Amino acid sequence: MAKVSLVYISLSGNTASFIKRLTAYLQEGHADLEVEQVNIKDLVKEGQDFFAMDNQFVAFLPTYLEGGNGVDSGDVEILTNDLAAFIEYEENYKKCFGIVGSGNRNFNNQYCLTAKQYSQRFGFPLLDTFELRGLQNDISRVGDKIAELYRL
Ligand SMILES: Cc1cc2nc3c(=O)[nH]c(=O)nc-3n(C[C@H](O)[C@H](O)[C@H](O)COP(=O)(O)O)c2cc1C
Repeated sequence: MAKVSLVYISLSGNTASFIKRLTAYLQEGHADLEVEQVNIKDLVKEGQDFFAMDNQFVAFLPTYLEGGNGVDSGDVEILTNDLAAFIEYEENYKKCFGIVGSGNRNFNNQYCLTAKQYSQRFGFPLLDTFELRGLQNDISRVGDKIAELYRL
């Protein structure tokens, strides 16, 4: 049975909502598809150890930056660093197809910046971006890309 793995972090619930709707979208087209969801915030909150992924995965990362303007001044990632730690753990980045960034366009040049930075840092592609909870067309566009990556 095919298995898709989605690794994400969500602080205020927008990314979690996207993952839930994306899972439903993927399973609509593939009834017996297993979708593994790894919620990094829960792992950390529950004091669970990080682990090596045994399946290839797609990562989802909202942007939380403090300071900077995304162009010529510094920017500091806050709150989401545990996702990077999980991606680094046991070289999990080698199993990552790529990252989907999210954010809020009010942040202009910093829109989805951290996902772009992870893509450069870990050497996997930025697969897509969406704003806040994402619209239905974001779900279907990202879902179709994932279906293609896993050859569903
Ligand atoms: C303190 C703070 C800083 C943020 N910084 C950025 C930013 O630099 N760029 C951006 O695109 N979105 C930024 N956002 C917006 C969040 O990325 C956006 O609300 C996202 O949907 C949150 O996802 P979550 O609900 O899954 O945690 C920021 C939000 C907060 C609260």
